[in-house]
Formats: sequence, C-alpha cells, structure tokens
Amino acid sequence: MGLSVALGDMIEIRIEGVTHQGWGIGRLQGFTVFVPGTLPAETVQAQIDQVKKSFAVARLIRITESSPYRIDSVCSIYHSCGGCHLQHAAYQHQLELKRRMVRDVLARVGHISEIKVHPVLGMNYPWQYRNRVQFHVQVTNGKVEIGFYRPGTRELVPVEKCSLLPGIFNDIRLFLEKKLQSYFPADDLSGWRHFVLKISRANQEIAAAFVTYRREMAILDDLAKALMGRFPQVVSVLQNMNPQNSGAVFGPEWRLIVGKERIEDKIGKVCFSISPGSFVQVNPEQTEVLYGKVLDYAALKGVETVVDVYCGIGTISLLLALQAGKVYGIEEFKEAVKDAELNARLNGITNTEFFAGKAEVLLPKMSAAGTKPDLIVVDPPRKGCDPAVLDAIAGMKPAKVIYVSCDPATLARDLKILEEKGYRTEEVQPVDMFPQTSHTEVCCLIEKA
Ligand SMILES: C[S@@+](CC[C@H](N)C(=O)[O-])C[C@H]1O[C@@H](n2cnc3c(N)ncnc32)[C@H](O)[C@@H]1O
Repeated sequence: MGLSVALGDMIEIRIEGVTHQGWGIGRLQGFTVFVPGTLPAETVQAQIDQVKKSFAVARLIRITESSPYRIDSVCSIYHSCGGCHLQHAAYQHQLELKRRMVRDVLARVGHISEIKVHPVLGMNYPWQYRNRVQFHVQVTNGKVEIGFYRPGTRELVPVEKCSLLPGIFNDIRLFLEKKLQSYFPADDLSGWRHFVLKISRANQEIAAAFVTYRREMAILDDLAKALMGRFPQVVSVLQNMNPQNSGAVFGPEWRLIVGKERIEDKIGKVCFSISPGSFVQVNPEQTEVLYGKVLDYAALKGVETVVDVYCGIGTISLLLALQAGKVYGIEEFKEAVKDAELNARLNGITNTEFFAGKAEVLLPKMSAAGTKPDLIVVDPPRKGCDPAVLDAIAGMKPAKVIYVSCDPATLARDLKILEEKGYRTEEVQPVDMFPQTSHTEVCCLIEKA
C-alpha cells in the first residue's frame, strides 16, 4: 500500500531515530519519513518535499515537542551551509547518536548485532579542529566570493566564519577575497576554482594552494607574496592546475609560487613531511586517538610482519613500524608513497617498504608471492575495500585484521564478507573525527575465528 500523502502536504510525526546523514527518522502509515534537522524523541510538523516508493522526505516546519538535547546552533549559516548536520544537538548527545548510527548500520547491513559498539571517543573542545579547508572561488560579473557550495548546488553560501576552522583560516579567506576583488576590473579574474589551506599542528605553519583551470594567471605571484606578507604563518603558496571537471579538487600539475614545497607535522613520536596533494586526516587531535586505538588493537611485540593497505603518506605504517618486525605499505597515489619513503628516512625507520599501485592488484600479488603477515591494517576511502582485497586478506590468513573506516555502511558490508571468510569482529571503536557533522570514523579489531 502506498503512502497517502503528496508533495506539499503538512504532517505531524514523532522522530524515533537518526540516519547516518544525521536526519531524523519517523514512521507514517508504516512508511519511513526522513526529516533533516530533527532529533529522536521529538514531535514535529513537517512538509513533504519528496515522495519515493518506500520513503518520503519532509522539511521541518515546527517542533511541537523538543528533545531535551536540542540546543541553538552556533553558526548563523548552519541551515544553508550544509557542512554540519548535528549542530542542533548537544555534543554528548551527538556522540550517543553516532554510536547508535554505527550500531544500527552494523546490524542492518552487516548482520552484526551481538558485538558491543564502544562509546564514541569525542573531543573536549569540538570546534576549530580542521587542519585543512577547500574553499570554492567564484567570480561573477567581477564580484569575487570565496566560500562553500550549498549542498548539491554550485551556489555559494556567504560564509563569515566557519566554526570548524582555525580562526586564521577565516581571516585568510577574507583577506584573499578582498585582495582578489581589488584586481578587478584591471585584471582578468576568470580561471579560478578553489583555494585550499593546510595547517601543521606541530608548528602551526600553513600551506596555501590556488587551484585554477589554466596555468597562465597573471596575478598569482603578486597575490601569493601579499598573502605571505600579511600572514607570516603562511610558509608555502602553490598553484595547482585542474582543467578537468571531475569531482577531484586537485589536478596532476603543481607549481611552487613562493616559500617551501611541503609542510611538516608530527603524530606521536613520528615526524611527517607532506606533499601538497597527499591525503592526511583532517582532525589532528583525534587522529592521535584513532591511531592510538590501532596500536592498542595491534598489540605488537616487535617481531610481527604487518601490511598497511591504503597507507597514504605512511602515517599508520610508521607508527606500527616502531613496534613491529617489518611493515609493508600499499598506496595508489605515487606522491604519497614517495612521502612515506621520505618519512621513513627522516625518522630513521628502516623496517618499512612501500608499494605504489592499486590495493586490489598489489595485495593479491603479495599473497601469491607467499607473504604471510601476522596483521593486516586497512584504511580505505569511503567506498570501502575492493572484493579482491578482502579475498587476498582471507588467502593470507593473518591472525588479526584492523579495519579503519570513515563510512560505517561500507565497513558493515566488508565486515560481513570477512565473517563469511572466517573472520570475527571482536571490537568496534568509533572515534569522533568530525564533530558537528554526522560523519564518524570507526576502528575495528577482527580476528581469525
Ligand atoms: C582514508 S585514506 C587513509 C590514508 C592513511 N591510512 C591515513 O590515515 O592517513 C585512504 C587512502 O587510500 C588511497 N587509495 C584510494 N584508493 C586506493 C586503491 N584502490 N588502492 C590503494 N590505495 C588507494 C588514497 O589515496 C588514500 O591515501
């Protein structure tokens, strides 16, 4: 039987749960209705925005019974920006909601319900935690705007200050917006795409990147010098050329405009030199918590062979290498592999070896060559592990697998596959890498059954 409501209808609904995007979930005539911006135990009036075969989406109009955990959001643009999803919930409640989200998705997708999901490890100060940002630059009829796109659109949200960013990022954005505007109308401002900032937690140095459609951009050198002159913390300004209209922020070609090529950071005892396009975790304080959990679960004794799959610049690999016999890292992005090798040298670590290529090709090759690791760590992108990676893990028969995931749904899918291949999930520890948003990082310990 279909839902007897239509687009534009007003409904009253009790919210019972929350989705992984942070939307409230209610039931109406046996149908699922999602209401963004609501919390469990609230009753709300909402207007139907979308009706699909098995669910509807409604827009929050009025809260008739409020959750005791509802608070006023901090950001004035919270409802239009879309970058945060849970600012309307007190932080401790956000952590509880995230724990429930992980538990629900593991049960629904992974059929894993008997395992306890530990309370989410949160932050003392869950603001200004991001170490990098990608702003979009838009120049329309000579008016320069630097900000974020409204979700699913190319419409810029006017941002005065983002509460997830260090204060200096907001100041730099305002400076650049004004400075860029001052070149108009004398200079051609077309060709701009993004403006990216990264800050090192260890020494507070900042690297900036101008991402442009084309190489020739008259004002970039002048702008870079002005930026460094005004903000001495900016030690590196680069240009990245990205002519493609794919979803990727960076294209393959980089040019150093002024300052140094790379910035350095530190995690635990290990120093990292980071090339501009490489992946690093976005929340450095919580990265230490997450990696600490990986080391706990690994419980190494100095003799083990470990494979770190999807290793990025070798952060987890090098921390593990301090406690293992030998660590192999696998990573698709060649520059990140060069970083990992350089970082091993910088830290005097000699028991690592890194391989550039796709995990789904290299791990099966390693398995065929007879490598028998005691532990395999995987930290894949959101889409999770390729089936060939999971097959290779089962073939190599490590006693332990540690799965670090930024997407609980693909994690649940992969844990189910690993269970079918003779592995059992023993521990599930969510870590709040992304306070105020609905995203959660999860670290799992999996053992051979
Ligand atoms: C979530 S990041 C984890 C990086 C690292 N473990 C860390 O904590 O910084 C995922 C990494 O997987 C890499 N990657 C994506 N697809 C891959 C593939 N098919 N094979 C190997 N690496 C891949 C990305 O370049 C990225 O560095």
